Amino acid sequence: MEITVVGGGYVGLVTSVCFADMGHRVRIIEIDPQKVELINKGIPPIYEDNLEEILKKNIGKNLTAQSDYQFIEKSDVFFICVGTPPQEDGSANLRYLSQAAESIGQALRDSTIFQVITVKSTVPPGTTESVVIPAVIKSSGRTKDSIGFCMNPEFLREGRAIKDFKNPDRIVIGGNSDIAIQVVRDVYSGFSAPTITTSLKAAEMIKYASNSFLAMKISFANEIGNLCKKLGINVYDVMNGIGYDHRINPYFLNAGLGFGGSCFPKDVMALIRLAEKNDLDPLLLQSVIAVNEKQPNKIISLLKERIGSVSGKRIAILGLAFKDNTDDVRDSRAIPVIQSLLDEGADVVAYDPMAIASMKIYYPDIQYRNTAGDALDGADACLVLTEWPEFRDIDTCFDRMKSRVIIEGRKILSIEGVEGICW
Ligand SMILES: NC(=O)C1=CN([C@@H]2O[C@H](COP(=O)(O)OP(=O)(O)OC[C@H]3O[C@@H](n4cnc5c(N)ncnc54)[C@H](O)[C@@H]3O)[C@@H](O)[C@H]2O)C=CC1
Ligand SMILES: O=C(O)[C@H]1O[C@H](OP(=O)(O)OP(=O)(O)OC[C@H]2O[C@@H](n3ccc(=O)[nH]c3=O)[C@H](O)[C@@H]2O)[C@H](O)[C@@H](O)[C@@H]1O
Repeated sequence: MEITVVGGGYVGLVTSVCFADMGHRVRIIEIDPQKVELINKGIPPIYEDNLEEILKKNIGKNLTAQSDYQFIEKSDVFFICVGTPPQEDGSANLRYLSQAAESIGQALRDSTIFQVITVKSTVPPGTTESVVIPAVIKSSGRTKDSIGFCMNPEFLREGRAIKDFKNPDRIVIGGNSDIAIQVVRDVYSGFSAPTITTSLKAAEMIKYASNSFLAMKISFANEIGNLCKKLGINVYDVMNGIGYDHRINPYFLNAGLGFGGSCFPKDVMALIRLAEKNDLDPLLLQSVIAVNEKQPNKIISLLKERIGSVSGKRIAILGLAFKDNTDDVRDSRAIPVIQSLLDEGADVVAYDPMAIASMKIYYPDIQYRNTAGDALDGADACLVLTEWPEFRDIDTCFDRMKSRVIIEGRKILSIEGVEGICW
């Protein structure tokens, strides 16, 4: 099929290369010309396992990128994958979405074929109907029945994006007509995952509810973990014990610094704002955020219990990315931790296998090192903030510290004398 993907970021680029790899002809529209140039050269602007390989294999053949909305009038289906970042009050900013919808509509003014416009961005329930459909209909001048609309949320995780995209647990397609839904189903033919078809609004809500539920599991693990810490119990043993119950399952119960990244914090907040706008008091969702906000303070308190004031002390930070296997630091828990250390006069020396360049944008002036060992050299204490597997193999590097105070915010080390924030 002929597919246009609007937005060439994490979701748009991964969606595009995977669809192209399946044999669809894919055109990416990305307003940032630098990203377009890189993509057309076969260089992914973001890091994801396997992405470069699949991009290189398909670019220039059945995959191309451009920054304008030309040559898309014959596309069968469009996937809008632009960002929906939080506004100051936490609600979703739909500006990029409505701009994309308007631009698609303008480009389709003279098309005569039935086309389906699909929202893949995470958007509050009601958005496709209230923002996307009116923008496309107005700017295209076409009738409502000549264009179909779908909402097809994406559930991939950063760092495992290609694998997740190709092997989803389910495919959710909300649509305003059966024909529109069938077109999107056809795009995914070849996937073995169950397909759930539903209304536009329900598809939008499924995405918010999924992310909020996963975030809730993490805050739950952290709340139990904080109590376990006081009682001298290993919360990982406890979560292992509860995870065997298939009604609970063992996933997303890792206690620690809490959830970061560009999605959980933003999506839970957006759902809270949506509930409030509808005169509800979303107590559970508010608590999910409240627990999460407090976890980074715990590592600072524990550090001070161990070494006293941090002022003038050299603190090694291992891990800056919001999770392993990514260079993304958006809403990384490392940010509040580094900020507290700097506020209290610590000398911060940081290492991350991939995210140093991204963190330099937030903190250009802290010291960065190219290896974990170099960051640990002469340190008064070490804080482990990201669950990078390579940290499992650096046991001897800790011998380079001035004093061996090692505190984990993510459970990854298996050496003697390490203390966890809530285990
Ligand atoms: N990052 C992730 O792991 C996941 C993100 N999502 C959702 O997918 C959406 C996109 O997220 P990301 O890919 O992370 O964002 P991103 O910020 O990496 O990419 C969005 C891209 O859209 C481009 N863009 C903005 N306006 C445009 C326009 N009018 N025309 C063409 N391009 C335009 C931007 O330049 C940017 O490159 C968000 O709603 C997010 O919540 C959903 C699942 C996973
Ligand atoms: O909507 C999105 O953008 C995506 O958000 C998350 O994916 P992602 O943010 O990439 O990463 P996760 O693996 O979910 O981790 C998020 C955060 O939670 C933390 N986490 C995760 C799991 C856990 O048990 N404990 C925990 O603290 C991670 O360290 C990380 O900071 C969801 O897992 C995806 O399904 C969803 O598509």
